Amino acid sequence: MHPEWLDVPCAPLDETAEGAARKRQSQLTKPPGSLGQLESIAIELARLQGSPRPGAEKVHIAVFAGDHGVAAEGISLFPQSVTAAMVRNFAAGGTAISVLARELKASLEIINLGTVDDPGSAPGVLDLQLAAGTANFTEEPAMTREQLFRAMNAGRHSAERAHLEKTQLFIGGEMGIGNTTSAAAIAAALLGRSAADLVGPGTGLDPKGVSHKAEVIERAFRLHAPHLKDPLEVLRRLGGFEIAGLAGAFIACAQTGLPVVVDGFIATAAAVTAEQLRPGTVDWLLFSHASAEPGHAAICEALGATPLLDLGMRLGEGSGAAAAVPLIRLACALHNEMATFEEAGLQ
Ligand SMILES: Cc1cc2ncn([C@H]3O[C@H](COP(=O)(O)O)[C@@H](O)[C@H]3O)c2cc1C
Ligand SMILES: O=C(O)c1cccnc1
Repeated sequence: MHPEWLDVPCAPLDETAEGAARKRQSQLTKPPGSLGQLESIAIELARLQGSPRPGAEKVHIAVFAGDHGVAAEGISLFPQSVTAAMVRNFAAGGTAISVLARELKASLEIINLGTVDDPGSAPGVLDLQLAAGTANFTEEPAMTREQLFRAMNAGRHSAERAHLEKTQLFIGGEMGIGNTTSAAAIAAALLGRSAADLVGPGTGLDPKGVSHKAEVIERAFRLHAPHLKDPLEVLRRLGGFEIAGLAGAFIACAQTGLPVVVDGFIATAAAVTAEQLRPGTVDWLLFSHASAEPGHAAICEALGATPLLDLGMRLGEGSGAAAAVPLIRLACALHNEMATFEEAGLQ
């Protein structure tokens, strides 16, 4: 049994718009290929937006928050109470993603799916509080099926609202102390890797802390082993509410035809989940940056994803994806506004 909306196919890719954009790039007053990836970004967006003149002015950022019961295993440097405190900080406009959203003139929505302290609703915060965080997945499944479906639906609805508002790019961010452990566990289970391959310091664990994190995940794998063939069960047993929200949002973006810029380690783990639940989703995803979290490279490779930037970032919240938006906007401006050889009389 799985939610019926997962069966909706991804929107078609517009190869006519892609062809027209590729042709236009060859006519602009520059040696062919000289703008490198700035050319391919514009062509890719033309294919996704179904327009030979793509744009990235209207950006929506949805940040999903949730706490993790696995934090009880001592896998983060920070206490769980930081998640709710950060939700208040998002609402007050003081987080990194708040600043980036303002700079980009992007809309920012915070969706709190369940934290140990409930910060309640505030302007700009959608308070869904499915539970006071997930259960400790070394002892039991992180979520019930109902919680999983509600978290995924929250993501789906966010993407659908953004689509109706004619958003050109969707960014999904996350906040949840302990979520690099959940993300590494999900990605390892879905990609058939060992926990040790994908774990890293997260907020700043030392090497001993990182080995402990891998042991915690391996212990969870032993408990859940018979159920890890099904991606929905992987997400339910090892996931976080915010990772389920991201996966639901990415799938709905692909289904409605809204391009996504995927952030770092946690968002990329959600992207692997989304792709396994609704194959074809990955065609709708651009990857913003190489996270400093060491396991990110292997997950990107498995998805065939080449991140645009490498700035040593390891924050989350959607911050890396937001940092890539100015570059994407420049790619579109060059594509749309440069003169052709014919227009410039340069035959
Ligand atoms: C103040 C603060 C702000 C953050 N914003 C994002 N994260 C990031 O760090 C957390 C994951 O790391 P770990 O698995 O080690 O707990 C997530 O909340 C992620 O979004 C933050 C972490 C902190 C402490
Ligand atoms: O790349 C990320 O998304 C990330 C890495 C470490 C901690 N939080 C987020």
